[in-house]
Amino acid sequence: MIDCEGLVKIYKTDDLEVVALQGLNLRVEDGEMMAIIGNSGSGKSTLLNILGGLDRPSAGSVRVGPWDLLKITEEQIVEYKRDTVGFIWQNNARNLLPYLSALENVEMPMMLAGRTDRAYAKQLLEWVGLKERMYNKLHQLSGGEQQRVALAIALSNRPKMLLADEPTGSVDTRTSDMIMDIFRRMNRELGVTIVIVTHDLSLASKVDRVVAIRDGMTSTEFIKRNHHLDEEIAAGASGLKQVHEEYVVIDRVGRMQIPKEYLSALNIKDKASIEFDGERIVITPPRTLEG
Ligand SMILES: Nc1ncnc2c1ncn2[C@@H]1O[C@H](COP(=O)(O)OP(=O)(O)OP(=O)(O)O)[C@@H](O)[C@H]1O
Repeated sequence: MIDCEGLVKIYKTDDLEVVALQGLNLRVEDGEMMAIIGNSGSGKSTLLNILGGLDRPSAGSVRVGPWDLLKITEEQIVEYKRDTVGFIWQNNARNLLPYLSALENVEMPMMLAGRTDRAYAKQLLEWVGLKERMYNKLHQLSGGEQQRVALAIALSNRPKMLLADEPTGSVDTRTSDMIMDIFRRMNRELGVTIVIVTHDLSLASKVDRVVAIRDGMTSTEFIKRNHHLDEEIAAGASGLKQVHEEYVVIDRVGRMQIPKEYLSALNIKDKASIEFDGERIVITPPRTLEG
């Protein structure tokens, strides 16, 4: 579904250039549900905005399904945003109209796309647990309920891919669990590919695969060890490393990121010695030439 190769995004402001993504590689399979984690400023939102067609990449390649997002025209972006991608943010006010009912809010994007489907709008609201509240105006709903309306809106045009930027950032644990359950169900039953960006490691540990971004590049990948994850979480193993195996990401030409703490522990700066002993690749502080 998603294939990014050497993706670069540079923001230019006056005389300053910020390299937000510096050669990022990422593949997401059709129908996968995965999470992206990373520190503040690592480039997560930049990546999501590019994937959502809200921002343009500077270089590299980025494909979503049949679309090449580097070459796509402005008219095609409108079509892409309408048909391929659904978006959900932490701050749902961006997606919602307070003076309309929950149902009217879900119907709005359908109407704009010229294919209102009231039965499906109701079905979506039922799926997100708001069957009884669909005729309430938005301002009569709680923050968590509004977030669930936003989720129904994001799915209203039957997108193939759902992008979620901190979707549970401003809701309580119960609503957060409910939103994750809805994601899982949509993923399983509708086959929607779901990419979740989050700071929340307990949320990340609820998906099969987590990709960590560091300094605008994919650095580490965590893959779920077994498929009894939910039981493990219930048993209290909520940390990523308890339920996932951690791998370092190596790109096509053999580059990888070594964690900064490893480098500083050995006082390695811009060079290191590397050896292959038949089984392991060993990186050590640079050997001096003399002696
Ligand atoms: N519109 C912009 N103009 C200039 N610089 C930007 C812009 N948007 C993001 N940046 C910079 O690009 C880098 C990556 O930002 P981004 O928002 O993608 O990070 P993030 O991982 O989503 O962070 P957070 O978790 O805090 O949201 C940061 O250094 C940020 O300051």
